[in-house]
Amino acid sequence: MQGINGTIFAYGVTSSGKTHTMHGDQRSPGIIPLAVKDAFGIIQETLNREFLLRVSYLEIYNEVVNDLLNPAGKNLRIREDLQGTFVEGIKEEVVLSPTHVLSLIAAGEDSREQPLL
Ligand SMILES: Nc1ncnc2c1ncn2[C@@H]1O[C@H](COP(=O)(O)OP(=O)(O)OP(=O)(O)O)[C@@H](O)[C@H]1O
Repeated sequence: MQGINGTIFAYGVTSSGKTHTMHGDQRSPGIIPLAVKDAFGIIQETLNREFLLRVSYLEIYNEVVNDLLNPAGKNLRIREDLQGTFVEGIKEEVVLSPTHVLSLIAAGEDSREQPLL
């Protein structure tokens, strides 16, 4: 089985528009819904292969890596092996539909650190 890792990073100071860019609004979708739609669209058009999709969702806040899909996943370590770079112990949820991905991400949003303004 071949694996492909796709990672989207949003980087910037507080209120610079990371969340807006990733999620979009009523008028225009952001990077996450567009990427999810594309990925499932390609899968549907590819009849001769099977796909397994897993989603992780994390934040790096004040240099600390937190798993947004698992409240117990705090201060995780970034490591490297022959396959590449990975976050040790991060939850990877198998997803079956675009709605499934977007509901996971929405739940993860609620776990984010709230910046002190
Ligand atoms: N391109 C844009 N068009 C319209 N409104 C925007 C745009 N980018 C950001 N905003 C608005 O600016 C505010 C701050 O943006 P956002 O919450 O995306 O920042 P952030 O970088 O995620 O902040 P934080 O680091 O605090 O989470 C929000 O009210 C958002 O709706």
